[in-house]
Amino acid sequence: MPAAERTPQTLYDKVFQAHIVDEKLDGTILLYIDRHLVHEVTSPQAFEGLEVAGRKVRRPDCTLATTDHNVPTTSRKALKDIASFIKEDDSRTQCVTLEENVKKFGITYFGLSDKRQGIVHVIGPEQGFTLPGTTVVCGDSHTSTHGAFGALAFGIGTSEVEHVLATQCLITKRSKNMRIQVDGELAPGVSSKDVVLHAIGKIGTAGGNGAVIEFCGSVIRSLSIEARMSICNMSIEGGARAGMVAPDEITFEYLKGKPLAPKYGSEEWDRAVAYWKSLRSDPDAKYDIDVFIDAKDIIPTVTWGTSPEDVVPITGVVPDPETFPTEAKKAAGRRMLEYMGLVAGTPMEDIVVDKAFIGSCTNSRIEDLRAAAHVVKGKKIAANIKRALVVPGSGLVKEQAEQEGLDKIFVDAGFEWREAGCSMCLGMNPDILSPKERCASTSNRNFEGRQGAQGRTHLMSPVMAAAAAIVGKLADVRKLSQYNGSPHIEAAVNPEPATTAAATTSAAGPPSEKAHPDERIESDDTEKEALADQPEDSSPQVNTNVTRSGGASVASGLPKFTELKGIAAPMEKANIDTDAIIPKQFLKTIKRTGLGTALFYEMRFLPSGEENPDFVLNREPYRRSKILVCTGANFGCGSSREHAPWALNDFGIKSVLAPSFADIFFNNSFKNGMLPIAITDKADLDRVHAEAVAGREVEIDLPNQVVKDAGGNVLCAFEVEEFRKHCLVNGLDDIGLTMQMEDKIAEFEKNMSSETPWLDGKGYLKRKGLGGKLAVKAAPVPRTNRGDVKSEPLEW
Ligand SMILES: CC(C)[C@H](C(=O)O)[C@@H](O)C(=O)O
Ligand code: SF4
Repeated sequence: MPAAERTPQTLYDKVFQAHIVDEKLDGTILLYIDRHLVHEVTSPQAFEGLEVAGRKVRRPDCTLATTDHNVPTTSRKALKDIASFIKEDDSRTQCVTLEENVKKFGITYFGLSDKRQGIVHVIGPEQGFTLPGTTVVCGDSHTSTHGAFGALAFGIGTSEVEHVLATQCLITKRSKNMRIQVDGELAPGVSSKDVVLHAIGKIGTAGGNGAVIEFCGSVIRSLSIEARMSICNMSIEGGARAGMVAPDEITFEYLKGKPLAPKYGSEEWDRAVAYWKSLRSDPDAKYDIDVFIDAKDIIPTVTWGTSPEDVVPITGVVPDPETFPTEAKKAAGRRMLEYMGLVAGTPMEDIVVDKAFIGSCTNSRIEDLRAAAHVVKGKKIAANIKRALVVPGSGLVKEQAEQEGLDKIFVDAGFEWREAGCSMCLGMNPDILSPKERCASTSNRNFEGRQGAQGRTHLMSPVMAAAAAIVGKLADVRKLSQYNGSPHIEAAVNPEPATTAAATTSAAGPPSEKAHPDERIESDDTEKEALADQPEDSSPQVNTNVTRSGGASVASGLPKFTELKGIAAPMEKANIDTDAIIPKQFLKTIKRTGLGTALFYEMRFLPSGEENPDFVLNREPYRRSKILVCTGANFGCGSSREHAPWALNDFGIKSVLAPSFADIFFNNSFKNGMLPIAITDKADLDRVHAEAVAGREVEIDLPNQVVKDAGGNVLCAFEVEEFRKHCLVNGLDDIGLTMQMEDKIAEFEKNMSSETPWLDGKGYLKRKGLGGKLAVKAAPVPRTNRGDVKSEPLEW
């Protein structure tokens, strides 16, 4: 088609289009996935599913695993192996299970003994695994982080993890295009975290539902890649599936010398950059939603409530719920103030904090630590601060920070300097808040109980968390004496400019070890030697015929869903997040079953462990509910944990009706043979809600797409996508369906290898053809890759 006739495309359209393996008439798309990150929490059930079905991992060379959520962040000096290092039983089981799975399935893995270990969303970019124009997925909602490179990166549930492991594809639909343009110049003390908190405050936590957000404008262009990652990271808190920034010179500069990026200076690098440069929205591309933000309106921002949209400038006061527009919002606001232990009208700067946490996939990269250290330097944390933690995002970030002396600055000020992991962001490891403790946190979620049961979280930027630790209260970093930094600008607080290059190349060891970044990529021989002690074919002991022959797989497996009749439980809350549906302590299971007792745990049970008699599911007849009718929007927001639908299902609830759903929860439900129904018409939903309140049965008739009352009268009709309905009604397992598309997938891969050869695994992920069969020689654990780097191998 001549260029003039081509429909203008957005960045998202371009990346999405380039990955379509197959498209059905109803718009259902089989999308190819270039990069799959795996961690211990959302993968055990996926690997189990593969094993049971006799399937193997299609592209181990495009899959990278690490352990991050459960790991202790205490010193690893005495580490022998993960099994003896992790004291908590369930956490240990989950981590050990991942280690067994990576061995069984031949996946490259950065374990605790490897300094490349860290939070998935830190290590992917750091290794050059994340590249512009790629599709990146992980069983984790903050996969959106990787969109900072111009990748289409989004979180998926465990069933989808299994789908990608088996087929390297996902079944999906096109998202809406949303643009957030931030123009102007950020004032000193204002960072990328403030930009994204401000944006979420403006659009709300459901503002991006069904959309992919492109962040653009002069502010975004001026930001470093790390700052862009912080912004894309929190797209999910704005309800979007993904956030993206068009790749530019800043992106290419960051990628130079990264172990898994095309080799800088090579023909492949030039080819890749030429392609990456085409990844920008056409000037006349159309967006479904457009948002403009003027940088001068952004000042250091903090949250006051229990949803990331509850933001105020640090100069503001705790809002008064009585001024909120609707009764539901007023009620939610009152509950939040009570939970947070706050009084309306209190100046934010008067709020005393107990703990400070600098870490998480939002803000644990080297620039974050540099910016926070700049604030802390030469000062001491306030006497009322019980603990202040700095948790680097990866072993390499930690190493880099230590080379720059940042650890000493923090420790001298009274901070704890920890090992890499998710840590107090969600407290699946021992780093948690005690009940009612208040934390200044650089993480991304302030949900009830997020950092510990009854803990109180205020989200903010690294410099603001550092300032809070020093002052002992929420504080305006701009008021601290000596503070003159502009932490959002990459090198501004960097003690010596040359360390930017060191940071870029730190994946291979300390600066003294590497003369030129490119040298490290010529590591094939060393790597071969390092791999020599690995078995020739580390693929799992499964019946490979099932997966490779195409069509041999079984496309059925879920219980069929046609009609569902039963008690419907009423709920009236908006933004019910998956942390509330099932808190983190129950994510440590390696099974899909038995989670019903944990459903809505914090609401259902009192701190004493007794049932809360006021909670709907503890009352008759709702103990027997099969349906949930929620009048508040954005049900299932937040984390991608498929444990949320598993818990509902196990309790007996097979269908949730709400005005709208968060995308990942919506998908996850279908994958478990459940039916989430979005009812946008208020009067329709109110009719169903009234039946629920009356304790009468409701019937969902999927074939006819209607909801009826107990007498068979139609209460409302509903929409459901054709393909999803087909799968539910027939109980189809979509992995089996996708495997029947083997020829198309293989054809797509052939083209990909010739058009974008840099996407085939390289370095320690290298893909090798052995007798026409895929075999990846990847060394799982445990090879000590820490400590004395001179005598120990840096690459497998
Ligand atoms: C454990 C994982 C499913 C979860 C997520 O998807 O976000 C976690 O990373 C979180 O931040 O809550
Ligand atoms: S949000 Fe927190 S728990 Fe989730 S991946 Fe990021 S650091 Fe880990």
